[in-house]
Amino acid sequence: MSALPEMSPLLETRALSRDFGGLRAVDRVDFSVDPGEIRAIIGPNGAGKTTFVSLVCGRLAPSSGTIIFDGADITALPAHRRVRLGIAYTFQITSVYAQLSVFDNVALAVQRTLADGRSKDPSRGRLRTGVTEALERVGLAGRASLPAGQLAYGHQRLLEVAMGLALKPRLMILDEPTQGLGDGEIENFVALAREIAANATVLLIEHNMDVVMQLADRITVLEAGRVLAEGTPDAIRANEAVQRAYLGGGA
Ligand SMILES: Nc1ncnc2c1ncn2[C@@H]1O[C@H](COP(=O)(O)OP(=O)(O)OP(=O)(O)O)[C@@H](O)[C@H]1O
Repeated sequence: MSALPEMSPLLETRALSRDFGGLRAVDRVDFSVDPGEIRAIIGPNGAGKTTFVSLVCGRLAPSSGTIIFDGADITALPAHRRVRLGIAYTFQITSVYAQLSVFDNVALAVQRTLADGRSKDPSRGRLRTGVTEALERVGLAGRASLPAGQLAYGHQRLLEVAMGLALKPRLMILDEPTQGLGDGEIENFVALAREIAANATVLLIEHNMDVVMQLADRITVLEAGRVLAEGTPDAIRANEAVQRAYLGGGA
């Protein structure tokens, strides 16, 4: 009898926890994402979403538990080593250099891939192409020469997405990417996220439920640091505990 090989998860966490003083922000979370999936992480304010993805990308160290990426234990790896393994993240504007141009911000990210040996051709042309490609994908190519600090808030979020894309990640973590975007821009973002998912696995923290329901293959609901529920958008919509805790019963 021949069995299909089981897909191994790209990312797994086991009993992952993080305390801030007496507060347990992430509480023994077991989590698993398959390659190519778009996984949304939702939950009320303070549920631990940002803390959880910060543990995954290495911005924060866990208090206990394990993080496995592509079969390897990365729990003790510093963030820059995780970037090299293909984990990219965008966080609420923290990584944008306001004085540098939009182009140069993305160039810094592209240079990281050129410098770490993942590219065999670290030429200027290659740099320019990488930057332009990433900016075109997020719709900011026309603003390449502006200082990043002059971009509207929502566009700075898209710039962060471009910086993440320039790293050619295997796992792209997007933390509230649509915050500050107008309706048309949100539509563009949904298309962009699908495009990103063609080559990468996506972890999406998002408060806009329309965006979540449109994009997510599966949804993980966090509440008070714990996984309250997990499932397809339809299953999550129908889940009573989720409705009580988060969707206000009316979704
Ligand atoms: N650096 C920190 N020091 C102390 N407490 C923190 C820190 N970061 C987060 N917390 C606390 O941990 C809990 C989880 O916060 P977190 O930001 O992860 O939630 P979240 O689900 O991302 O919320 P939001 O939707 O509002 O962004 C909150 O109670 C928060 O106040």
